[in-house]
Amino acid sequence: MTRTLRLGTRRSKLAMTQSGMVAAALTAATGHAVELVEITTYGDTSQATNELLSQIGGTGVFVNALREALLRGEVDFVVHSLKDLPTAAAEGLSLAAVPEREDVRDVLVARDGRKLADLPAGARIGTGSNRRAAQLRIARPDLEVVPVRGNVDTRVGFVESGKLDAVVLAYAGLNRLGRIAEATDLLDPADFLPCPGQGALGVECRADDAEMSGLLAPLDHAPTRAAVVAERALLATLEAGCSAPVGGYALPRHDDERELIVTGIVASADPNPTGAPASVRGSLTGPVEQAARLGAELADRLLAQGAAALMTQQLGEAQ
Ligand SMILES: NCc1[nH]cc(CCC(=O)O)c1CC(=O)O
Repeated sequence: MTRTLRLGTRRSKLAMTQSGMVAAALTAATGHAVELVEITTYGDTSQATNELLSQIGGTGVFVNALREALLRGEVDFVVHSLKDLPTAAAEGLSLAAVPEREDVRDVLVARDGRKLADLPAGARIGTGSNRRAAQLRIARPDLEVVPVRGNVDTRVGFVESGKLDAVVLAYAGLNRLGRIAEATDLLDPADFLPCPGQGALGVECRADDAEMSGLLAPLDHAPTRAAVVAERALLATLEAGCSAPVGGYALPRHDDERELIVTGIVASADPNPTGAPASVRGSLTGPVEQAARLGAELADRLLAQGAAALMTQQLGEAQ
């Protein structure tokens, strides 16, 4: 008898799609049936759609309800968007698999098929992310960045209704919802750095559930895990949370996959900079098996270039 595995998931369309993808992969790899168990989180039930995510405690709210259900034994495993997962280790839980990553890029969905470079001056561009807002202001200080909140469909809806001229979203989310054809510009990750972990999923189970860890192991994709380990080490060493204006991504060198290239940016989160916000960025290459050290070392370099002062300024602005 093969055991039916219970996968705890948020009810949102994106979470259900991501959970469904992992469930199908797990059934294909192991032959076990997977049952989806819906778990409601405060973030899902909050009616104040214009309340900024940062004001309700960041993305941790989405993660905690899933983790609590897992620790209580109500479900056997959960799937997170890795970029929403705090970098601190979770007591009693294990990141059992990091499946192969989707495209890491951010994309623009704009009226009239516009690209970022050809939006007219003063165009209203929506994002709820400090990282995206800072990089938009660096690329186009003449645009008006408008804070927005809501799921992918809601945010694309602001462009369809004419409320905004454009929004910035993750390629991964838009693609998983079957709407990637609506993207009008794919932002080069070398100029516009994605969020650490963007496009990747993290599959967690209880640390003492050896059977579940073993079943999830074949879903792990080593190059993706190495990249996100580096990106998350960057974030952790900067002591930056999910709402900090920090971008980072790592990828294997295309001519030598034993080497990882890690790139990071830290910007000031001044909500009303005159012109582009101040920022520091850097890049580091090293052996893939030292992913965590590379991310941490890049963070130290950025701190030495003034990242700490930028982030203090950010905290000062947020209080
Ligand atoms: N911020 C919320 C969120 N968390 C994960 C995704 C999409 C999937 C991913 O980036 O891995 C999104 C939507 C977005 O940022 O546009």
